[in-house]
Amino acid sequence: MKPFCRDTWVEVDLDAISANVASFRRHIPETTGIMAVVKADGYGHGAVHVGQEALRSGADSLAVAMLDEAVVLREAGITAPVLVLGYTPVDSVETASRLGIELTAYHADWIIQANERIEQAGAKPIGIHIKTDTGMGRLGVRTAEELLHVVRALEQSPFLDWTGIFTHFACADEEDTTHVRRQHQQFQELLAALREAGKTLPRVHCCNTAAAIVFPEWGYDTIRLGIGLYGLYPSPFLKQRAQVKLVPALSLKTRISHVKTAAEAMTVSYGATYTAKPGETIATLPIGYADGFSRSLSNRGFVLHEGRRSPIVGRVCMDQIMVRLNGASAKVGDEVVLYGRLGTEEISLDEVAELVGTINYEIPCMLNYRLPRVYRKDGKVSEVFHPLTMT
Ligand SMILES: Cc1ncc(COP(=O)(O)O)cc1O
Repeated sequence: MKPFCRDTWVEVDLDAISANVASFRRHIPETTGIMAVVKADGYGHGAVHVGQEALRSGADSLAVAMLDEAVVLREAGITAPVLVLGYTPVDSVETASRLGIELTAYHADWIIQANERIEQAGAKPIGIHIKTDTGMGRLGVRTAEELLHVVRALEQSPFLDWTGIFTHFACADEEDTTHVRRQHQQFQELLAALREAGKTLPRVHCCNTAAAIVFPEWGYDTIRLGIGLYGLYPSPFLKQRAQVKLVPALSLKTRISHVKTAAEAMTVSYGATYTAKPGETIATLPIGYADGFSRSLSNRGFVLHEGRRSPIVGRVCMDQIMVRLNGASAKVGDEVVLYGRLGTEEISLDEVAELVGTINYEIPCMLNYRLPRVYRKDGKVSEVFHPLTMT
């Protein structure tokens, strides 16, 4: 039986994931580990499949945004260390204890309450990474005094183990390195304050993809590799520098569901915003904004058919789009590439992000449960996972 009934799918090249891990492995110090960031369901690529491939390829831990995402990894049989990067409500700490998930903390009160809950539950201790805010302005302690207060709370919490300390950079992907250097300096000062107070540092980490590319010497115990794992550069500026070779892992493909040639002028889609001229070939494709294919690509985006770029014409609908094909040989069932390569042509996530007015991170994260994922390994299909029908 066909694993999915609509011929529109995400294709994830696990060989690219593996190659991207290897590229960073060569770029960072030997003593620095790789924490693969698979939050947001692997930036839309599938957290379990990407996490497993990253671990097979040299990553030694995984990171997610929330505890629920970590539960999915454990339920899939992943036993590697998993860190929750975001805030976890204290009433969820037993789950982290049961599954051996590390959490992020930056409040002494939270630490005291978490310790009490784990003790009351008779559960096993959990690892805690302290988050420092050196200039991201999001989560974390900001001063040495706050940091030492949190450390002391941890030291008085027998059911919590201090296993890490980290910070997150706000501008590491920019050409001007003033802000990122200031953040790193602040992070170093916080680490120095801990040493001066006689503390033994746990795992230290600060680099996201951008900082790992530009400042591999700041790798410390591990980098937190997100967008680069998926073969995308954090910014157009870093893509130009290309110090690390990356291979995009994601493609989005579909098949033509209808083809017609305009006998006379013919309007296309809602709002009749496009009028096909006589003789133009218009194809309908089964994908729309309800799949996470942005409506702002209406009359702006392109697709690849028979190795040629064809424009999206008319408004993107909830479930379908129309394109003007440049080859009259088009027929129902022909494969069309919406994101990715075909021959020498490519529609990159960077291009789509530019058209949509966002960053490349958001484009794959928008792709949702309606799209099955076809995983390829060693050049052939290794598995199909359909979020809509498979739990
Ligand atoms: C705390 C934290 N750490 C790391 C990442 C990964 O960033 P990139 O995708 O830019 O590598 C995200 C994040 O929120």
